[in-house]
Amino acid sequence: MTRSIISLNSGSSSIKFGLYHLEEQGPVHVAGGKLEGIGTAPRIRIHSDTGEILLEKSWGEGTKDGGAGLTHEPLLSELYDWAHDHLQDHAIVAVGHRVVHGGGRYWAPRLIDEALVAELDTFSPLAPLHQPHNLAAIREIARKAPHLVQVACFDTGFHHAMPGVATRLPLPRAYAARGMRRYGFHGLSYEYVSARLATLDPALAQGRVIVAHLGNGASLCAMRGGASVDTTMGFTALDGLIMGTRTGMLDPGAVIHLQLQEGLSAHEVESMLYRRSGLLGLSELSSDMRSLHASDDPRAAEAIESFVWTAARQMGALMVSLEGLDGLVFTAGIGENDPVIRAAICARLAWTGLVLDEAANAANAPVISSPESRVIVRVIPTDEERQIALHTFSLTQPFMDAAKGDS
Ligand SMILES: Nc1ncnc2c1ncn2[C@@H]1O[C@H](COP(=O)(O)OP(=O)(O)O)[C@@H](O)[C@H]1O
Ligand SMILES: CC(=O)OP(=O)(O)O
Ligand SMILES: [Mg+2]
Repeated sequence: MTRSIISLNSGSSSIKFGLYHLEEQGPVHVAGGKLEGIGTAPRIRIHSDTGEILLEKSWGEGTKDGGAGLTHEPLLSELYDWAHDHLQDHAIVAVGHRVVHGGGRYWAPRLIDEALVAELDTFSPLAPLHQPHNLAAIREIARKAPHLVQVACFDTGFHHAMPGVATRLPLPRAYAARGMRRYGFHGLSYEYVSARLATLDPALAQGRVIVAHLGNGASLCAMRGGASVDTTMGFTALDGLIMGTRTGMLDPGAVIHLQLQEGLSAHEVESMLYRRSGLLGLSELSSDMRSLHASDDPRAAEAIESFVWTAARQMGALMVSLEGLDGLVFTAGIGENDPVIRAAICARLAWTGLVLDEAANAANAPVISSPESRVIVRVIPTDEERQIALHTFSLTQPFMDAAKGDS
């Protein structure tokens, strides 16, 4: 019997997932998809490795709330049941999870037990859009299938070895001992892209590279020799670039002003900075880049202008951390699919000698810089689910070998 694992990447309103068979050489992708619209109008789409649609379903049609009342747990439960039925004689042996915050203690992937979940829950205030949902998924799988091995893969892990200077927050020193430092996120995505770059262009991977993960959440990672030396997210995933609903870097004086002068409570400020700012706050229309492109409202244009300006400006900062730039890699929803945003960012970097190949950019080609460009620009689709599967595979392999010996 072939063994299988599930990778889960749970976000605030979506769960991305992958199903893998475990072969001798590692995990082989067999199906994947996305459960979206949790809290509004949930829908799921699962496709096989060959692109065949295996399941397409939406919930709540004909109900009063249109499925808005369905939380992560019942939806995940249905997803698990579907995977269980679909795999038939392929036993699910493990579930790997993206856990956004590992705090100061956890960076390497780890087997999950109740004590770990309880400890990881203490980091929930540091990642309110993600951590509670990551842990809810772990608890739901433990409830449904207590025999399964579960593995936590930390989004902070890839940045663990950043130089000390990139981790310090200029607060009174005592707070560092209480865990207040820069951690960085999107680590599973960066780890995957770093490995892909090493395969696609080993010489460039050895050099000074900025990877731009531009999705709903967005950040940059400065890599030297494939390792993270600086990143734009910090103590929380609120820092850095302008995002779908998050501010990114913000004058801390604005936070104080909102509380002391505007009379907002700390919780109201938290909710505003995480959920009602960024592209959504600036445009007052949408957090989704595709919708902003489709709009002729000047506020949409301004939100896009700010997104581009902020991203290019922070690339400038990471070039200082890298002492130059050999390559720029775009990834995630916007990075992989949006030639307009890539071109606008690259135009602001023309002074570096970066020259874009317009046709290659328009086609989302793997290399989008011209041959004469001093900076090589690439598009590399990320795959956080696969990175989770790889970690889950290596952590659970010893159990499976032992089980094989028993049978
Ligand atoms: N084909 C596309 N063209 C332009 N933008 C896109 C495209 N596909 C996705 N996006 C944008 O990518 C963002 C979502 O990115 P994604 O990486 O899926 O986010 P997350 O994983 O954080 O939910 C949205 O702003 C969306 O508009
Ligand atoms: C850490 C983070 O911001 O993740 P996402 O892009 O999935 O929201
Ligand atoms: Mg994401």
